[in-house]
Amino acid sequence: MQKSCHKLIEAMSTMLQGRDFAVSTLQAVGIGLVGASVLAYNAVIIIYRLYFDPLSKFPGPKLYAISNLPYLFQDKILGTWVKSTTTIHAKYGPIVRIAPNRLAMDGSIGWKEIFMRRPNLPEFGKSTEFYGVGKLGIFPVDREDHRRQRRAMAHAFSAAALQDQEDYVKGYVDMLIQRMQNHAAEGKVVDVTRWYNYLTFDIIGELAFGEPFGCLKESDYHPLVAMIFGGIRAQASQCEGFHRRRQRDYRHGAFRLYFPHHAHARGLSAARSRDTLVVRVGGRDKHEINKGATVPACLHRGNLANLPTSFGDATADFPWVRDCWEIHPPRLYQWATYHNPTNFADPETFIPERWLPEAHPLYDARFESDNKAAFKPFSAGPRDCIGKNLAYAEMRLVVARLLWNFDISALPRQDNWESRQRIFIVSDKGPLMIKLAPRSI
Ligand code: HEM
Repeated sequence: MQKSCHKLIEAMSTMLQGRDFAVSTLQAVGIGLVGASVLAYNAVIIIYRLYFDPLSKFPGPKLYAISNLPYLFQDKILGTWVKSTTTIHAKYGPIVRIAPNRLAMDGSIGWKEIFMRRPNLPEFGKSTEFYGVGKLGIFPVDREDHRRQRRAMAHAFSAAALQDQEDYVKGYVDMLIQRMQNHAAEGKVVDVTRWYNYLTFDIIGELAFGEPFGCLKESDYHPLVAMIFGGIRAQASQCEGFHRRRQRDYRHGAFRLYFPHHAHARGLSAARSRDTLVVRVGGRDKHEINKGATVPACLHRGNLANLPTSFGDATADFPWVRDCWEIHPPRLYQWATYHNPTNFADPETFIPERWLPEAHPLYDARFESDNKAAFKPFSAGPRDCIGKNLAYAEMRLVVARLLWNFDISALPRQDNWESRQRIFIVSDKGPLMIKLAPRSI
């Protein structure tokens, strides 16, 4: 009996081992098949992207054509993508395929082709990846909605409105200069990036909410502003100050004189019109470019003959600011356009004189062929920046007042300030340490 039991067990175990073997063989075949299908699928995708996709006729690195990863890695992780576009355009020309479904276009053709009104053709949509889908605010909405919002807001940014806002802006610039004078008197080093942030946020807080963020007063970031710069945008709307300001409904800000009335007339509810502006103010910080613009002007100080003397004429030519923008463009690929030697001679060098008219004594013929029309830091067409005049006015005033009051010098090791910067949704400028001395002449 014991013997037959033993035989039975032996027979069963042999059977089971055989079955295990069969199962693992099946598994191996299954995995092999799945692997082969994945490989085949990817091979088909790669071949399609390289040779049959409608974008395949555009030049660009092969790796970028087959995968989103190189673009995404540089754009979302390293923050170096915007700068890489310069080399990519230099190698592949004005239209380059930078990812399977993406083209980059140089501003020399792109402004007209993408941004301007094109008769009988639909408008190019805003990037949903960047702006989100169905979000509030003027940026992502469709043509009709945009038109209504834009008309409603336009009055708050008119020449008349700008004049009304002048005293507010001057007040905050006065405060900045006062603070700088204190620092200069104490021989303190100043991180000018911070101070420009303080200024622009206080101004926009005042104009939009009737209440500054108090950054200049406290010599520090308001928690909301700090969060924005910390990149915690999702949490910014949870901030107490944000809610309180949002509830104010523009009854207190200088924009109130224009905005709600016209918003109503254009068929936007109070809440909608409020959100339009809140999203703008709390959303992206284009104001940041102010910093980039004025700082190099200070550091590369030369001839002061062209400094503006009044706030008013915001659209007047102002080479200091313009040339800074060549170095610090506000949007993706503007960087490439302004660093492209086929658009601008000696594009890496700060030479504000390039913008001067021929009749000017400092005119330099080297820049005669610069493609000045390609320079559109505020974008172009029906969705260009509505705050452009206000922004220019702020910058003119700040640069003029700083250069008038101080001799400015950078501390050692600040030369790589620009190359240190990373650009994600918001450009991360990092500190720029300068010293101010009361102006000697
Ligand atoms: C130096 C400062 C500024 C720069 C470089 C700048 C740049 C730009 C650019 C490039 C756009 C187009 C965005 C796009 O199409 O995706 C834009 C749109 C806009 N900007 Fe500015 N901006 C600045 C300051 C301001 C200020 C101070 C305000 C308001 C207080 C403002 C309000 C707006 C609004 C509302 C839009 C959307 C316009 C529309 O879609 O019709 N900007 N800006």
